[in-house]
Amino acid sequence: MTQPTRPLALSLTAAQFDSLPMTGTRPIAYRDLFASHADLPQATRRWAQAQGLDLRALTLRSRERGARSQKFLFALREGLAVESVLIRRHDGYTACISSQVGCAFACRFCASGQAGLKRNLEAGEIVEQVARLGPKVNRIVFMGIGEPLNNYDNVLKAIRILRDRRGLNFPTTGITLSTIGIPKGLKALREEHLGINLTISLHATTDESRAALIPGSRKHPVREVVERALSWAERHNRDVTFVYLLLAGINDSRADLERLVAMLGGQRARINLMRWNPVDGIKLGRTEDRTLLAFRERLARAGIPVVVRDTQGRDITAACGQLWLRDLNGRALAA
Ligand SMILES: C[S@@+](CC[C@H](N)C(=O)[O-])C[C@H]1O[C@@H](n2cnc3c(N)ncnc32)[C@H](O)[C@@H]1O
Ligand code: SF4
Repeated sequence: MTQPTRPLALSLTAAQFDSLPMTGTRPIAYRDLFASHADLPQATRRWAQAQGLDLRALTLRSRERGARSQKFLFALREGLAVESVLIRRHDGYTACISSQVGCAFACRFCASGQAGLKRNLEAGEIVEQVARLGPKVNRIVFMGIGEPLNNYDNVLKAIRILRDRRGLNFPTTGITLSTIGIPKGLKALREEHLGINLTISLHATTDESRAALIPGSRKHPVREVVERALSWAERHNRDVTFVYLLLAGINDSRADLERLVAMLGGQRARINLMRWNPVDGIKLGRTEDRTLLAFRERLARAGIPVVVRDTQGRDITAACGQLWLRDLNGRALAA
């Protein structure tokens, strides 16, 4: 699948915007690009036309409303569609956004990687998801479709655009990047001055069980992933969150628990324990409540901050890991 070629206005940094020639069109402000609606004022459209830029890359195909979340299906310019989710909290709204068109990591438990990776999302396509979910969004989580560190440059550019004071002016402390932890990407991220939160999807304590659950990460030893994440935490003086998805009979044994304690005890680490959200066509079992509680109690006793995280959106299959790459009719794509 080929990448659309017409450049996107929302991929421009403020400096790139400033350096465009404005002759012949009415000047517009950088922030004018970030309105939440698809249809922008005529002056902005004329400006984009003169610049040879696309103002919008996403077309809203459907919007499904659940108890506390809404799922948006956005068509891309070349014919596929990605999903984004808006989640209501007591103090605002979280945008759960996609970073790639599909995912190469093929995690056994996740819908988003079932069709493989088609292409990276451009910075502007990432920024547009946030803009289109509306002005009430005050948190962003990279927990939709795709592996953000596998699209490093576009994701980092999008974060810079999102936080630019002259545009959306998004507070970086409200941005969470969730990753399976590609060591090279973590090394680079350590050197960025961004103020974002980092979440590592760990899910296993041995290389064998992690490779079975996350085939795309078999070249990344668990120890290296954890060390790189802790090094990021130390450098940025903040905790890193490790997500552990408990899967019955796969990673929820006493030995797994003790390895987890040994790995993360006494470090700048927190643990979010998660239950599996069912995905069509995938046969896995949710762990029993008493196992989940045993994990929580043991980790807490070891002094590791731990919470059981229950994701929103299961009523409309919009919870973590339930988002599919789709065609324009909304049909889920699988390999
Ligand atoms: C869909 S991923 C996207 C971000 C990134 N690729 C990652 O894996 O962290 C966001 C989170 O959903 C989790 N997840 C994936 N499938 C899930 C499922 N079926 N149930 C619960 N969580 C799931 C992932 O492990 C990860 O923590
Ligand atoms: S959990 Fe993350 S890395 Fe794994 S397939 Fe899903 S989106 Fe990709």
